[in-house]
Amino acid sequence: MIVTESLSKRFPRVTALDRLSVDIAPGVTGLVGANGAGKSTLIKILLGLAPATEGTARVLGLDVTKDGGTIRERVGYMPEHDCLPPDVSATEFVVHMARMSGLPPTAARERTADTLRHVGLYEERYRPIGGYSTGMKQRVKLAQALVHDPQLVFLDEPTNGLDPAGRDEMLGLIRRVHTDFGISVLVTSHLLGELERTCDHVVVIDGGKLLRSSSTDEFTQVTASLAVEVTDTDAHPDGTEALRAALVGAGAAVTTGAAGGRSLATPGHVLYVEAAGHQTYDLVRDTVAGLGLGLVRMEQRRHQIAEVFRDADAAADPAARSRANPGAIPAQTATEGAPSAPHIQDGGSPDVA
Ligand SMILES: Nc1ncnc2c1ncn2[C@@H]1O[C@H](COP(=O)(O)OP(=O)(O)OP(=O)(O)O)[C@@H](O)[C@H]1O
Repeated sequence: MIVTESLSKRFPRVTALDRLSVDIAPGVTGLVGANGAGKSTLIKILLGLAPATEGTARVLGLDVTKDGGTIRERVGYMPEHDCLPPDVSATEFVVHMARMSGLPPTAARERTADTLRHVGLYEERYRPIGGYSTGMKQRVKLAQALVHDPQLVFLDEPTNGLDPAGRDEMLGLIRRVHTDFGISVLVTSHLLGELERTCDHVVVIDGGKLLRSSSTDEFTQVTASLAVEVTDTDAHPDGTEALRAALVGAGAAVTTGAAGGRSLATPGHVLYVEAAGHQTYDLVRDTVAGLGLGLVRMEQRRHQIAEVFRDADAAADPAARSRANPGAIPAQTATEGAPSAPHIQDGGSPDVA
């Protein structure tokens, strides 16, 4: 869908993109990077709205330098910043955008009604946009990107300014853009956690350079450790600590902590046990039973994308681990080879234990 080769964009004082080569397949792809990483610049080049300094880029097989007009007919674009006219209604605005995209009047009105319904705007679509909440404005921006039934949409920071519930709703809508309509999506964010739950593939850039491009499954692959949660009992008021001590006594490698666990439990109530084959499962089961604790869960845990960078950082600089703020990945300069932590937040994923 999108192929760039050694794409660079240099402004007089800043290199926004630095020899970026990526190949993005159909599906939902997250483009993640901190503020200033070059995400919006890449989108503008891909739409043929800004020239690259060097390198090449093709979108849907079309050359961005020559075929910008055709690309914009086939690709929807939701810009990052507020760009909506306050004095017109969502319906008027989206019909206008549909007409600008070449739809005849009747089709433009029908598509507008369908698209606004899809994004969850109902009676309020007849009110002036100036009175809308941030979430409603983001929905109007999404609707105008979809109204001409594009093959691909570029969504630039669609969850900006939304509260956690609003973010979840927007992410659900984005996922449905692909599953319900077959439209491929390139969505940018500086929040790793939200892309993990929405995207099939994630491209990470920092300082205009590619850090990593992989499927979400590769990022979040199953690790060789078990997450174990137990109940407390009268005999063991801190069941987790009793289990930890017993497992360590039996020779297992055990850590406690929040990183990456998917649980409603508080951080100290999850144990991570290094799995050395099926006997580790038996050891945990027998130890829990021997202590008379209730086993809430025992599962292979998955990495979260943020951990890939946190671990790479810690390997490069052991002090980084202790400096790491659990909510934000530490700042590092990109190095060749191993992925290094961009200045990205993990997004406070609600399912992080
Ligand atoms: N027209 C411009 N003139 C000069 N510098 C620019 C211009 N547009 C972008 N930049 C710079 O290029 C770098 C990348 O900007 P870009 O907007 O692409 O980043 P981004 O990843 O989209 O971040 P954000 O989400 O904050 O917009 C930044 O340092 C920015 O200041």
